[in-house]
Amino acid sequence: MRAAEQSLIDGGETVESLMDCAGKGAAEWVWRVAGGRSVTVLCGPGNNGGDGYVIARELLRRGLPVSIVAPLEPATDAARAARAAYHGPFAEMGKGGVFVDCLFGSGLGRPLSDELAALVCRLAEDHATRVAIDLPSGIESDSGQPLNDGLPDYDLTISLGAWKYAHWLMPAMQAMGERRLVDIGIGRVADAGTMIRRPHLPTPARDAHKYTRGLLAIVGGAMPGAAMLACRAAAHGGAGYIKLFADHHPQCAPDELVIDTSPLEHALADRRIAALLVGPGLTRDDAAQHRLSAVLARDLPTVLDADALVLLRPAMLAARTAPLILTPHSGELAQLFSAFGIEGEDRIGHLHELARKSGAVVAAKGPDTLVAAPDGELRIARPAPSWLSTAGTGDVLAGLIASRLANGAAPVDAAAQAIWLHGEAAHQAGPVFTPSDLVRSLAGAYAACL
Ligand SMILES: NC(=O)C1=CN([C@@H]2O[C@H](COP(=O)(O)OP(=O)(O)OC[C@H]3O[C@@H](n4cnc5c(N)ncnc54)[C@H](OP(=O)(O)O)[C@@H]3O)[C@@H](O)[C@H]2O)[C@@H](O)CC1
Ligand SMILES: Nc1ncnc2c1ncn2[C@@H]1O[C@H](COP(=O)(O)OP(=O)(O)O)[C@@H](O)[C@H]1O
Repeated sequence: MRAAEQSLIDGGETVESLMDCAGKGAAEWVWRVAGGRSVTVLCGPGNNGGDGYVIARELLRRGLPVSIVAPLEPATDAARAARAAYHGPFAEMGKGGVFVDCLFGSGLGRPLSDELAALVCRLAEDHATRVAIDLPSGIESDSGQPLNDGLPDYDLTISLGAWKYAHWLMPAMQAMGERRLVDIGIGRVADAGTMIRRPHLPTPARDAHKYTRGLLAIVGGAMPGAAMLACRAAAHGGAGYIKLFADHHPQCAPDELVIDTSPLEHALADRRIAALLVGPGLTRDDAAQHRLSAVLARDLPTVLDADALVLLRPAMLAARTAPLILTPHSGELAQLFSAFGIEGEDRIGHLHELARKSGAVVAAKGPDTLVAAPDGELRIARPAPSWLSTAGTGDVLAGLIASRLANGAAPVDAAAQAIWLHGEAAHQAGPVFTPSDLVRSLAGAYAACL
């Protein structure tokens, strides 16, 4: 972000002109939210505070009742200039319509003092609507961790120039309310993550047949229901042919599902298999370990989910060359970090390390889903409905990712496309859905991508 701002500055922009642009863009949002009510702007010492002076000046110009609370003097040239250009009222405290928090943004370096934290809380309490500029004060920009306890929630957070990781990471994002981005001319920031957007998915070619669209083999285990969910989801993910490799014919299997109960090594020898999925319903006994090893030895594009992630050890990947995707939830991710000798608190850094050490794309699931690739690429999902927090929805996602992989998508794209479809299906399913309802919504989600 700093580098991107610097390249604009090198290209003739000044910090002041960027601040002016950012502040005016943010003021437009505050103006809409205020709807004529009074606004109190809390300004800190850095450029986040500078944005606050620009916002206050712009709102004053538009005729809103505005006052500024400034517990600290401006400490940057741009913030000093912005303050000098503001000719409105200051106050010790404020009460009323909208609280605009410009105390600290991305430059926050340590926890707020007790006095500053109390001031932010008091102002938040005494206003009907709370808006954070760039980041709520007290939130660490890269990790999304609050540096103080008890900080307020906001109705709206206006990011300036580019999204910061904190805007899409828990726990920060749940305190931000709606999030909006103000463009100040910063293009793509090198080495930063990209947001997962609605993908454009292919319609089968005129001369397509089931094998050209990809044969996906899903290797089941002792608990057939989970693999069955993955199979049903995969059938809506683009692959042309879904087969279940199981020890016996499960009673709950749909008519259209082809089930191969021959010995696993024999079933896996089929040269037409485009991708494999193992994990849902695998369990963790010796038979499960054997099935996982057999799948990995086949060295085909593979998705590992659920118990396969718990059983995975680095040595099992030594001879592999084919693409691999791991889909851990937070508990499985912790086990993978431990198995791959990765320690500490830096979630994004550790995801990158896991992707590099395993050579796999890692789709780390949860309320803030991230996809890390071995080459350092990072994709960030927009929050999906929290109704997904129900047993079995991960099996649906695993089936979808494997289906996209079998259909020919690159591993990182397969994960991102499936995550988008999964979230969209959850939106379309409405509240209180079961994993089966989610599967039924997948056709509608896919249709939105054609
Ligand atoms: N760069 C650009 O071109 C543009 C940037 N923009 C805006 O700038 C923001 C980043 O600005 P920034 O780097 O000045 O950081 P900011 O968040 O205002 O705070 C830093 C100041 O606070 C201080 N400080 C830190 N923690 C503290 C604490 N706990 N308690 C007390 N003090 C503390 C720290 O002092 P120090 O740590 O040196 O003591 C320093 O004085 C960004 O979020 C966006 O809003 C936009 O205008 C677009 C153009
Ligand atoms: N609070 C939440 N908000 C949004 N999505 C969630 C939330 N909790 C879980 N999910 C999603 O639901 C799925 C759950 O997967 P997982 O934990 O593996 O479930 P299971 O193993 O029971 O199928 C993941 O795709 C995850 O991203």
